[in-house]
Amino acid sequence: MSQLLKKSVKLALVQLASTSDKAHNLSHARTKVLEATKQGANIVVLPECFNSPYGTKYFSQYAETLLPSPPTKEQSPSFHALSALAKEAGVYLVGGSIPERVASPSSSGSGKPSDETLYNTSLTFSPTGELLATHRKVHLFDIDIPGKITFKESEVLTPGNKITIVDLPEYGKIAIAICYDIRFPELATIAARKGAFLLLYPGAFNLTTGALHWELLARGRAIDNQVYVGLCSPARDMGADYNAWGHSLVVDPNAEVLEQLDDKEGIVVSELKAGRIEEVRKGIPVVTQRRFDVYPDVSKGGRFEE
Ligand SMILES: NC(=O)CCC(=O)C(=O)O
Repeated sequence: MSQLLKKSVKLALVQLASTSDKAHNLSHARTKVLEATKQGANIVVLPECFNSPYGTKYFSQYAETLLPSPPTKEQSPSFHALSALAKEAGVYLVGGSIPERVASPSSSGSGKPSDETLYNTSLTFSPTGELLATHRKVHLFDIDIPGKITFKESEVLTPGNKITIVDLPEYGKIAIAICYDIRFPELATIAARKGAFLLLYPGAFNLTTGALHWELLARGRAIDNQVYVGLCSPARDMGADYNAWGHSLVVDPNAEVLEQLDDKEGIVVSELKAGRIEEVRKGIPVVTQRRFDVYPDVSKGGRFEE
């Protein structure tokens, strides 16, 4: 059988220090992506909400219109900056996420925020700057841990409704999801069974759940599926409303952490090795030991759009 990862590839996660100034964030992201490229990266990932503060009160203010695609520069400066950057750097660029606005047909110019639908959306570009995929966060981050953290993305955001798999012709397939999506193993399992060699999650965990769950979930999704996993966070800013956990990391198909940052701005570059997935799967062959006569194959049922 052919290898899921056709040839070894360098993955970079850019743990960006973002501010409330979108133009600054975009130009800072450019500097850091070019730095990652100098270190040999072929695939570069930015964090969730990389060019705005993260919080329900900010989504509408920072939202951009992506459809119909391609948007104009006025509709989406981030789309154009990411596309140009992917081309300049000559890399596959997973553009973290940005808040996306879709105006309701009924809004016809009233400009009221209630007339819009907002998504948390990730755009992926090819090394020639072409848009390859759009992922809208499927599972919204709604949690309530008394005395610690209450967050309700669903107050303002609408969830996406598809699993996103992108084919990178030289390397193979990758899956892209966003942050809280990692807590739902079915999504990862379906992507892996559809042939993804790498699960990527731009994310922004918090200081309550980060320490206990961030690395555990990354390693869990890796060992469940025996694939590579990358989680890319913003750098922590204790002056911001939301304090991101940081600790961007790359995990191999045997659940070993290859590299992990601390909470500060930085770049992780890890080599993902062709043949490693098959080596791990040969040693612990759960892929061929599954009992679909006892439980269903989640990748064969339900709705799936590639
Ligand atoms: N931005 C998010 O989805 C945060 C998810 C998170 O912190 C968690 O614990 O889950």
